[in-house]
Amino acid sequence: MLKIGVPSKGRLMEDTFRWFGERGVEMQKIEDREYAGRIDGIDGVEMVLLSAGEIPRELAAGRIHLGVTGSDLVRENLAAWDTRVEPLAPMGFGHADLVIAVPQLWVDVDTLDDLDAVCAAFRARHGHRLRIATKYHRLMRDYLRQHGVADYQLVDSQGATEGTVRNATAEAIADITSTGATLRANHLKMLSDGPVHASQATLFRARAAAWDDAARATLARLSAQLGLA
Ligand SMILES: Nc1ncnc2c1ncn2[C@@H]1O[C@H](COP(=O)(O)OP(=O)(O)OP(=O)(O)O)[C@@H](O)[C@H]1O
Ligand SMILES: O=P(O)(O)OC[C@H]1O[C@H](OP(=O)(O)OP(=O)(O)O)[C@H](O)[C@@H]1O
Repeated sequence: MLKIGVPSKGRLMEDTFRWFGERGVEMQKIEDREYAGRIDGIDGVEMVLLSAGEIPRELAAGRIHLGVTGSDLVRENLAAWDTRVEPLAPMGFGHADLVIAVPQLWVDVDTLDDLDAVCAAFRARHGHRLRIATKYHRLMRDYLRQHGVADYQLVDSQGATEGTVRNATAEAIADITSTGATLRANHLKMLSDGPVHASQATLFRARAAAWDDAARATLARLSAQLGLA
């Protein structure tokens, strides 16, 4: 059996079911068993319902052959992600941008270069590094290193990240935004350089899964049915 991991709840699950359904593969949750699902329209494929956040790890371990999750979650959770999984198809939903945001009151800060300058001045004045609250540690460290920003510290925030500035536990934040409403409500503005990562739901293939002849043949049939290149 070829195992495919799909998000177990919410919009991501519904949009995943719709995406496959439009391509002749019907997915549904089995009502009385919370995390079991059934899949019709293709033989040899078994569906596993998982938290979107766990799917990258399951792919990397090869416990599922395919998985649907946000491209941000794969990059954040897997070191050298592209050696562990192969993106097969961007799915056109679950769009969200990982952005860096600062207080709207910082009128002189518009770009990452401006933030870099503030970081240096902040350290000189306060004796500690400017704090950026986020749950996206790997993505932020890589991005800031690539752009030559070093005088900062990440503080962990697993939720309500935009509130950390108001609560004075961070000076800036890095989080997912879609409408921008949460940033505005917390008097924050994103940097104008563009997102750290533009995320969307993506179908991934696990490089480490058991790709025996049967699994490869099933993937070929599924790819043809889904219209993948
Ligand atoms: N407005 C949004 N807020 C949060 N995540 C969003 C948003 N829009 C799209 N996403 C994407 O949804 C995915 C996260 O989904 P979800 O929160 O269901 O995952 P999860 O971590 O498994 O959830 P939970 O921890 O609550 O079980 C990420 O890839 C994220 O980029
Ligand atoms: O740009 P917007 O449309 O306002 O959306 C962005 C917000 O949505 C997400 O939070 P969510 O409610 O999913 O909770 P979480 O932070 O606990 O993941 C995200 O972390 C932002 O806070």
